[in-house]
Amino acid sequence: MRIGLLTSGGDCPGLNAVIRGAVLKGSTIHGQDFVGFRDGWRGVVEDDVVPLTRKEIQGIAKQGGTILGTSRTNPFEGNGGVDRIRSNMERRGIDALIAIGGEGTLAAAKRLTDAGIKIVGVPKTVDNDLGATDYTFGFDTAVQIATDAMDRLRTTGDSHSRCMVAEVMGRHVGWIALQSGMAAGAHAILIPEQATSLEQLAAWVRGAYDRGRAPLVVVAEGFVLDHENDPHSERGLDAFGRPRLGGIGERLAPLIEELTGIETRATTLGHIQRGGTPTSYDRVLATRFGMAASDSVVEGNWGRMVALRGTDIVHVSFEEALSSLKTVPQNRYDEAAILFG
Ligand SMILES: Nc1ncnc2c1ncn2[C@@H]1O[C@H](COP(=O)(O)OP(=O)(O)O)[C@@H](O)[C@H]1O
Ligand SMILES: O=P(O)(O)OC[C@H]1O[C@](O)(COP(=O)(O)O)[C@@H](O)[C@@H]1O
Ligand SMILES: [Mg+2]
Repeated sequence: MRIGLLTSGGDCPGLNAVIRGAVLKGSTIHGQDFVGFRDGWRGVVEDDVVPLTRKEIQGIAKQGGTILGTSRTNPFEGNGGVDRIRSNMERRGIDALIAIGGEGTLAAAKRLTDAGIKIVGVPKTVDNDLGATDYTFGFDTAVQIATDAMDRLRTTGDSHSRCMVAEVMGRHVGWIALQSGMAAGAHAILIPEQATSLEQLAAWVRGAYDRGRAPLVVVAEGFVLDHENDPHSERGLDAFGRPRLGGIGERLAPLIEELTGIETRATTLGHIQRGGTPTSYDRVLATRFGMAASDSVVEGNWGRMVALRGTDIVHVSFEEALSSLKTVPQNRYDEAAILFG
């Protein structure tokens, strides 16, 4: 059986470990052979294919990014569509696809599966926002990178007795902020799930400062102030027409300074959170997902995604995978908030 592999949506550490896991198990155990599509759905639509043998995947589990490239191309737009994809696959003798991506990629994969294309999915998100899986690779690495950055912000904050604001990714969920903020001992964590007033934020900052601490505020890019309706966006739209988030940290810093009189600096961690070497946890999870995806093709699990439940790899339908955004529950926020201020 010949399988086409693609990585789509925002990249994250661990994508290469998935590719390696699938190719190694598929070729040695199941007699499958693989090709890679370049840049997500773009490669599928435009028939841009690269070989994917054991040689290409040697030593890549520890490499960040994706050797296949990625994009936010919509497979139904431009020259795309089901017929084009089907004929590209037939011409190359490709029987099935393994699509590695987040909720956007899986939404596209679902439409293609409904039209008869054989696809299995592997979840990918640094944001940890897919409800159908306990975790995906990339998230642990992003949290570790953010935590390391905050440890550094704290030492320079201490030296200058400044308030430091660290902005992290996460789109519409606050998982990276919650986990890295707790790990770094933040004095306030601002997440999209919990609208907060400037007065409350200023009280936490002032409280920490009055105890002789340099306040650390962690803010998720999707955070919304209690008197506003939408997350801060000043960078236009992404390839799929959604507002690009980011910039709320820079906006909050002068407001904090104005309300508290404490000198404040903001740092946006941005794409550093998605770059570089995956943690060992992410490498192992990604490798297991890749191996399970190869099994899934043998089992004909079309329209289903591999997922983590506890320590087990299970399968869920694309429909289930797309049905719930995993937000930070109130009890996890309340638990963290006990330590604010
Ligand atoms: N409902 C949809 N139907 C078809 N294509 C979609 C749909 N949602 C997203 N996509 C495509 O999948 C791409 C990847 O989705 P995106 O949300 O950017 O990344 P991720 O897969 O990581 O969530 C999008 O840029 C878009 O072109
Ligand atoms: O890479 P871009 O286009 O700047 O996108 C940034 C967005 O991608 C993410 O890193 C991951 O989002 P996806 O999982 O949907 O790809 C978000 O946290 C962030 O808002
Ligand atoms: Mg997405």
